[in-house]
Amino acid sequence: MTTAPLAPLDQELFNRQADAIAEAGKYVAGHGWTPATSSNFSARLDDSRIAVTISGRDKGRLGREDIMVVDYQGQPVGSQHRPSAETLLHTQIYQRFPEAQAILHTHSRQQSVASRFYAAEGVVRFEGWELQKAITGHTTHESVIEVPVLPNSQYMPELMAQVDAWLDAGKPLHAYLISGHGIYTWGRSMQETLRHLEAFEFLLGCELDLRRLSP
Ligand SMILES: CSCCC(=O)C(=O)COP(=O)(O)O
Ligand SMILES: [Zn+2]
Repeated sequence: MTTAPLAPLDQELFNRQADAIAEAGKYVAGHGWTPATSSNFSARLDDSRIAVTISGRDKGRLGREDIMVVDYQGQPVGSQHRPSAETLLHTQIYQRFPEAQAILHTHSRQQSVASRFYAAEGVVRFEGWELQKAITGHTTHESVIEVPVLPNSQYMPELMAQVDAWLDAGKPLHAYLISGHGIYTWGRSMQETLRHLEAFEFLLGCELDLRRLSP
């Protein structure tokens, strides 16, 4: 079987997306959400490729040279580098959410603690918080936003199967937590993705504080 060659990469588009990834990385690392080279970020390039962070790089000090191109099977395109160990989670999100243009995965302390705390329930349920309106499609604090908590695995297809199961059950999905690990969220632009990430970080803090303060 022969595969059709990919159209030439738009280098200016890559540069723009890589710069947006690097800028977002600096911002989220500045909040302490990417300790010890953790986290990974990506942006859609076209219908056959995405830009994703190279594995193991310091996500707060990214430049264009720390970002590479992969296809939707997670295979490097024009690079000898190793893409993020979690690249397949990114390509899955782009395939399941055609509107998604950028993805941020971070490992804040709060995300990590909340993911363990809610692991048994398998979900964090947000209701009654005004900041829920920062999540696209939510216009009232009265809506309910459910963020699933997936058991961690080093085997990406196992995590992907859990995401597929949630979506195939027809449940809305804006983000998911991986237990003891971190959060994935996405948006129609890097700006929207950052807003979602900040909102979920804030909402997780509120839920944890409520639990701490409740008798
Ligand atoms: C040091 S964190 C462990 C790996 C991880 O969860 C992560 O987010 C970073 O992995 P990458 O391969 O994308 O650098
Ligand atoms: Zn991770």
